[in-house]
Amino acid sequence: MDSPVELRGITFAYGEGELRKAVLRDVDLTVAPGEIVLLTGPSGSGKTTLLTLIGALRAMQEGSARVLGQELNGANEATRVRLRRNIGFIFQSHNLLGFLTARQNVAMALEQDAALAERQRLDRAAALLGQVGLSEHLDKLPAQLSGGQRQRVSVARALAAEPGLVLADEPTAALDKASGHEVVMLLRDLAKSRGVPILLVTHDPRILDIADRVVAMEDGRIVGASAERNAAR
Ligand SMILES: Nc1ncnc2c1ncn2[C@@H]1O[C@H](COP(=O)(O)OP(=O)(O)OP(=O)(O)O)[C@@H](O)[C@H]1O
Repeated sequence: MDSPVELRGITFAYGEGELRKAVLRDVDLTVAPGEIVLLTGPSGSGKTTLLTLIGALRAMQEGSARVLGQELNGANEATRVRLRRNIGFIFQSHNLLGFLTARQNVAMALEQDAALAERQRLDRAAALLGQVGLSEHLDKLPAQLSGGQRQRVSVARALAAEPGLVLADEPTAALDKASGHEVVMLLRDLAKSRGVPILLVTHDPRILDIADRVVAMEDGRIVGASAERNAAR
């Protein structure tokens, strides 16, 4: 099977002329099917920028990025939008819509599937929320949930549309130790059971144990990465 993520020589800078600031330098990275890779490194080392390039959220500059079989260098916005539909995103701030219930937030991720009626979308959302332990909270608004519960809703939402890849940026940053670990274990179990790879940016040493591989970045480069994935867990 092809690698879901294959990066070669990714170089990226913000700004132009004198303000130009190189942020990524010649980054190579391959993620295997079903693999969970944690990206760590000091603040400003380029982790989020790399994640947004892989997620087709910004245009590439140099190098090659094949994501779910699509080359992103030179890809137009329509191609990037299509690819983004196959990616589940989870962010630190959970990005739930405050005026929708937990169930509606998850159902929204299924709207691209025209074959599903609204009722089916809501039923599927309820089933997914059950899998992350929230069946008692389907009709609550995000403000009525704890931070850990909100993040579990975003895990359910990211996996709802059966993405080929999950990208997570600091998903535990706002959580205490117990709920942070619980959320990533859930994410890991759901992803592993579906064979979905996860690339997760984190500063949080408490969750390193969920990874198949930890990749460290420093100053826009990958340093000290384990080249091979660890034995599958
Ligand atoms: N939109 C932008 N315009 C200009 N510079 C930016 C922009 N986004 C990020 N940067 C700069 O690029 C560098 C890398 O940022 P990035 O967010 O990728 O790092 P990071 O490793 O994810 O950091 P953190 O862990 O603090 O989130 C930083 O110096 C940052 O200030």
